[in-house]
Amino acid sequence: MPPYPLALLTPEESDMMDHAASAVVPVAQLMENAGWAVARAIRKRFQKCRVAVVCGPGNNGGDGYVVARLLARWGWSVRVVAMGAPKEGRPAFVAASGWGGPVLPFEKASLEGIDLLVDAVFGSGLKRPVSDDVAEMLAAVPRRVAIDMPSGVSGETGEVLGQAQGCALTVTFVRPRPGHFLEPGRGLCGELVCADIAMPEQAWSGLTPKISFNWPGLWELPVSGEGDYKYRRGVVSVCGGAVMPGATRLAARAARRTGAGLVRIAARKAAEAYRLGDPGLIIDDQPLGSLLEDLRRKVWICGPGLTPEEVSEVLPALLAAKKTVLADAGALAWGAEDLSRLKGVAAVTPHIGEFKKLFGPVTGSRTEAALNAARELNAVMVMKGADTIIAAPDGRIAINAHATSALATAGSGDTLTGVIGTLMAAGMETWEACCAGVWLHGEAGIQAARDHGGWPVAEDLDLPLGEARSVATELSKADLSKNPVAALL
Ligand SMILES: NC(=O)C1=CN([C@@H]2O[C@H](COP(=O)(O)OP(=O)(O)OC[C@H]3O[C@@H](n4cnc5c(N)ncnc54)[C@H](O)[C@@H]3O)[C@@H](O)[C@H]2O)[C@H](O)CC1
Ligand SMILES: [K+]
Repeated sequence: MPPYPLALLTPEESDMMDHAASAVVPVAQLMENAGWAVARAIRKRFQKCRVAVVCGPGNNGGDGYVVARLLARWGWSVRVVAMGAPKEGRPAFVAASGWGGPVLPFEKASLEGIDLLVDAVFGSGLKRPVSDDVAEMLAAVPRRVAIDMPSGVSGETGEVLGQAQGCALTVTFVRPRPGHFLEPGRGLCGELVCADIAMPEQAWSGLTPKISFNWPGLWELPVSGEGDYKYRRGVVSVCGGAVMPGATRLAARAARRTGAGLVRIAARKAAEAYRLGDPGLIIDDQPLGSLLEDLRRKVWICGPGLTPEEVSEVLPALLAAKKTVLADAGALAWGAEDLSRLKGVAAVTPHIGEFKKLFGPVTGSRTEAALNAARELNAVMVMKGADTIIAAPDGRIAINAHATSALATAGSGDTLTGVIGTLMAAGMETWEACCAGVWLHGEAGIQAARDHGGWPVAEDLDLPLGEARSVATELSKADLSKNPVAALL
């Protein structure tokens, strides 16, 4: 079984692996394997054409020399454009020595007549912003393939350091990097391939990858059995307000479609606004205090459809009663005035705007910002976006790429809270419930987009949730040893 099939390796972790591997296999051999994988990926996708492999000074450049040698062997017209010669004694020196073809100086004239540029300038060793001359060189040929990372994209954060040019294809090795899935990096990679380079098993020892790819198998959904009854499936309570009942109802509908045994809206004085809604929903009009006594009502969603003032009337009571609270929307707005108001919630689901209001500006790594915030609040952080990050105070981080831009519609977040709340009520551990909820929401969005010409509205998103759940259950049965993240791309 390859270890950590769903790991995303930071450049630092990847370097540690190479270092550990070098006790068993020379890095030059791994480089040879990496070059083979890239050359094969190119041969599979592009017609034979004139190729320039632009090689940097480090191992990324070393991979490039191997690619040049192989493509030339297969009859392609290839030249290397070198940013500097690899130092003697380094693995890249070995690779460069194997290249007997033309090496042209690092200037734009060297790229004349080129159809395809292989970007082997910087990979995981990128340390500082890419200078203008490098960026201009890479931009000179519109069709590009990146080795490991498009030069300029941080493998750790997906940020652009200085400048970066988007590629049609990026071939990485062993496991992808977080930067392959975090924007803007994700958008710059084009098609992503993760190749097996026969990394020896020993290279994994002493390594505990920090970040995972969010996919079934990272978590498992509770299975429903014959002995199921509604209280075992779980009760989800949603706080309802008078101003925006639609958002509350969307959360409640999503909870029911995800498989909650029972969904109740604690509407207090606003009960009339909900009574004509879905008949399967139970509307409570009693004061909150009496509802909190029911021990079966453990999980509460607080925020969708509530004004900060309405939140202030209910959240302190939920926390005082030690309920498991998922806080979103209005609850985050109320918490932004004083973060301590949210202390005691189990999970929060801010988009980046709400996140900044709660925790201040985000500079640098968003995974780190999410983790620090999770620790500060002692709650699971779901930092929502095209690339949602889920961080737990104990250090677990997942990045979700299973989503669609069709989810960028009002009410989509309310649906997400209903999904997550249901999985929490079914007994899943909080971080796993959040990861699974984000994935199911993404899958439902993909299905809803398919069913509605690419433009679903929030009311369409809950419909495919049951099917999404079945898809996740099926996928989690896959043998990940044969199907690590590399094979999922
Ligand atoms: N296990 C694997 O995945 C393997 C990957 N391989 C390839 O090795 C590179 C990483 O190689 P490394 O030498 O560590 O780093 P780079 O080649 O990316 O660059 C280092 C080099 O560049 C200098 N530098 C960094 N940033 C800048 C900058 N902005 N401007 C100028 N110079 C810069 C830095 O000082 C170094 O001199 C990985 O990406 C894979 O492609 C292995 O081949 C096999 C195992
Ligand atoms: K590169």
